[in-house]
Amino acid sequence: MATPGDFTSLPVIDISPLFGADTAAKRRVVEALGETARTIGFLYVTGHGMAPGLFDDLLAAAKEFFARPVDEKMQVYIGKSSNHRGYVPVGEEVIYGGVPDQKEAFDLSQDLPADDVDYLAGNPMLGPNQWPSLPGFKERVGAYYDGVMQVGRTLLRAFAEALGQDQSLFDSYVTKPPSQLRLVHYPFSPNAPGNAFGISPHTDMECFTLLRVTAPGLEVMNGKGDWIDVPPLENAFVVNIGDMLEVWTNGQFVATSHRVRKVKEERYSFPLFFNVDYDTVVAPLPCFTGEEPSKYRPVKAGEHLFAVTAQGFVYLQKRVAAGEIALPEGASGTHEFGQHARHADQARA
Ligand SMILES: O=C(O)CCC(=O)C(=O)O
Ligand SMILES: [Fe+2]
Repeated sequence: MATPGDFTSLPVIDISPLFGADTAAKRRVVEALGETARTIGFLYVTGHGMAPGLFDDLLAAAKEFFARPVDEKMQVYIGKSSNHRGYVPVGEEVIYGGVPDQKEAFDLSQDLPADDVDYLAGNPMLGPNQWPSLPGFKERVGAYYDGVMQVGRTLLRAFAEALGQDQSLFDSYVTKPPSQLRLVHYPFSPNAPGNAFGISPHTDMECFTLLRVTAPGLEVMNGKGDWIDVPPLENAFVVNIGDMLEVWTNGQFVATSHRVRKVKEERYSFPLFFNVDYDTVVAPLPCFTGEEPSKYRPVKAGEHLFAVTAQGFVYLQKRVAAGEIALPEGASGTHEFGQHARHADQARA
């Protein structure tokens, strides 16, 4: 398991040179990305080229949706879907220690057609989205999804280069990835138990995450076990390394633990979890192990996502208990990654 250093704030990296012709400037960005991915695993990204209107529209759509009555939102309840899409009510997610997270969400991913072969074959993460019947919702959320995935592809290539490899190293694994976008609403709930989290300590399960938020609340654990505040920065993404890039790089890049405590004001957040194709077997690549032994066992990217998800969502726990679905063989536990597992006391402090 990789460990980050003792950072106390996150660097801000302007990635605009990645889209230009100045190779020296591009090289500097790539090196800064690599250095940060190795020592912190978290950073702010500016200069990403995404029009601000896409985020404004996403936020407006999310506010409109979450303001609807619960029974209307439950018409697209995630438990009605076979591929993990739709509305996640407060209390549905229990990641850590049994106290439900204080948040509601709307989960979507690449919107595949209903005749997609993997969907028809029962893949638990691939297929069509469940859209609410709010006018303009699908269009606004879909436009943001497409935009943020573009930025993600650019970052994937930059990370490959930062690892000293050809920028196309990971490209062939990204054809139909279960890259989820979550619209998350943390209501202001002063009466929730003091030890309730907005989101419990965890690492993200994919390659990396591109996050936009509307208010402070996110905290990231450094190498000493201290929680560092990550407030929002105007028009910037918070980007963090996930489990798959940690495994592929044999721990060179670090999937860093983070959490959101009980919020002090109403808050919205929008993580896009950039993933690789469901069946991609992710194991330390020979170019990163060298003489060293491999520190991680191979995992399938989609199975890792599904296994951890199935252990954290009540509707999936019930399906597993009823024998309707099974966890993948040798399924990952919920806390194999992240230094919070080794700092369990601080994790709940
Ligand atoms: O809301 C946030 O700031 C972070 C959310 C998060 O870590 C997640 O959804 O994985
Ligand atoms: Fe996260």
